[in-house]
Parts: sequence; structure tokens; C-alpha cells
Amino acid sequence: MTYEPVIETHGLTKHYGSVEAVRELSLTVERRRITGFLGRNGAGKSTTIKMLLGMIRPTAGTGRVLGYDVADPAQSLEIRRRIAYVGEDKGLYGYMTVAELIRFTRAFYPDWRPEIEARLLKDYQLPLGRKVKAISKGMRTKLALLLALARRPELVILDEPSEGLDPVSIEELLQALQEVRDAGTSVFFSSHQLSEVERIADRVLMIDRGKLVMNTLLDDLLNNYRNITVESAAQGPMPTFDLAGVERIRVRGRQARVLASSNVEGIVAHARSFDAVVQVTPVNLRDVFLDIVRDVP
Ligand SMILES: Nc1ncnc2c1ncn2[C@@H]1O[C@H](COP(=O)(O)OP(=O)(O)OP(=O)(O)O)[C@@H](O)[C@H]1O
Repeated sequence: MTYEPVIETHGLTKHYGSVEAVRELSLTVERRRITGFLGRNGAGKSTTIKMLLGMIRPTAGTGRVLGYDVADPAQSLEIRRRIAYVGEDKGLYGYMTVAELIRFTRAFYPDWRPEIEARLLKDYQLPLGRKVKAISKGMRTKLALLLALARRPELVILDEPSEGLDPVSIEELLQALQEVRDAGTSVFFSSHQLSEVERIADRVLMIDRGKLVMNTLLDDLLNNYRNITVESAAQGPMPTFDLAGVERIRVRGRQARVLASSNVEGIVAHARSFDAVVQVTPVNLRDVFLDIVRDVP
């Protein structure tokens, strides 16, 4: 199976006046995988997605989605035609009923998957006869998801898709995303919910204050990342950790906490050569996220 990228950016940057919303973002999103785009409120997730869709122009850098240039108006039109997008503004035709809107949308897409439509209609219990403008926010999100997933897009981009959904609906959403991935759709979704990213993502991209701070396969993170706590000997110097595999160090007094992505044995051996007491513990996505984005020394 090939994993050539469906999204590729190099140095993608967006300034709003003096606000650096996205800073030199270079990333790839692989085909047929679920990529979670994680970051705190205001980290730059929506701005990145809007640039990928050609809704706003980058200040600098380049981006390609399905091979099309995001900064070229004609090509970005092709991006929007070929991918499915579920964003903050659901952009639905409010004057139609739910059933009319599904029928209307279905007509545009020869690859429409009636089985997904039927499944999600049943799961989401959408009120077919109600006008779209009269249904709840959560229902509108579900309807937008149904319309996006049933048309079998090559790539679906979702900006915080679980926003406004109840826990049961979130569960159904996560299952639906896994199903479309298994059927060949590439999924790129932003979220600040660690648990949902941890549940379904193959790869995790983490953005903080506009910068990409982590890009790893989730399995790789769980299997290879470790927290290494180093308690330096009372008389001895605190070791320095200019070593391969060190992602982050926090030093407090005589204790250092090292987040390592690889080379754990090398880092431990280095710390022990300073007579330090060393403890190695596994990490989960929450630990890493908090470690990377929290403003503590
Ligand atoms: N149109 C705009 N004009 C000025 N500043 C903006 C604009 N849009 C976003 N920003 C700023 O850019 C930064 C990134 O915002 P963005 O909406 O991309 O973050 P986000 O990660 O999607 O956040 P959230 O999870 O809260 O939706 C924030 O500081 C935000 O205030």
C-alpha cells in the first residue's frame, strides 16, 4: 500500500497583522490514514485548514492538497470540489428539509454511498422532514458529516467535528471516521480533545502557538516515547542532555524530566554516568500534550 501524501506544506505561514497565527508549518498527511491535528484553543488549527482549502491566502510558504496548489485560485477550487470539508460554519442550505438536502447533494456525486447514508441516518436519527435551519447545532453537525462521508471523497477535512456533539454522537462520529478510512478515504481532523485523537488517529500532528511541535505515528508515541526522570547526585553536577531522542527537558532543582522519543537507553546511560538516579516511565498522548504545550518551566 502506498502512503503518498494527500496534503503537503512547506513553511506555510499566516500573519493577521501582528498575530502570527501559523508559523512555517511543514507537514505531510498520508493517504488512507487518519491524521489528528491537535492543539489548544487559538493554536492555529482553523487557520491552517482555511489555507489548505484556499479560503485564506498564506502570507508565506506553499501547500498542496491532492497535488493542487492551495494559493492558486483555480487549483484551490479543484481542491474544494474534490475533497469533503466539515467546518465551523456548516454552510448548509437552511431553507431545505433534511431529506431534500440529502437528495440534492446526492445528485452531485456519482460515488455516493447509500449504505453510509442509511447507516448514519439511522445512527444520527436525523429529522428528515424538518427544515435544516430549524434543527439543533448538533444535528446540523451530524447532517454535515453525513453529507461529507456518504459522497466517498478521496480526502475529508474536518475542523473540530465533535464540537457540539453529545458523547453518544461523538462515539458514532469516531466510528464513522474509522469506517471511511478503512474504505480508502484519507481523514484529516482538528481537535483539542485528546481522547478522541488517541482513539482513532494513526498519526498525530501537534501545533502550538502556530508552530508544529510534534509529528508522530500514535503507535510510535505509545511504544517508543518515554518520560525519564533524573535525580542528580547531591554533590555531582546536573547532567546536560544534548542527545539524540531528547524532545523536551524540564529542570527543577536537582531533578530533570526528559521526554524522549527514542534513544532511551543512551539517555539513561548518560544520566547514570553522572551518578544520577534514573526512572523510566511510559507516556500517553495526554502526558506528551501537556508536557509540550504547558507554559511551565
Ligand atoms: N481573522 C482573524 N483575524 C485576526 N486574528 C485571527 C483571525 N483568525 C484567527 N486569528 C488568530 O490566530 C490565532 C490562531 O487562531 P485559529 O482560529 O487558527 O486557532 P484554532 O487552533 O483553530 O483555535 P480553536 O481551537 O479555538 O478553534 C489566534 O490567536 C486567533 O486569535
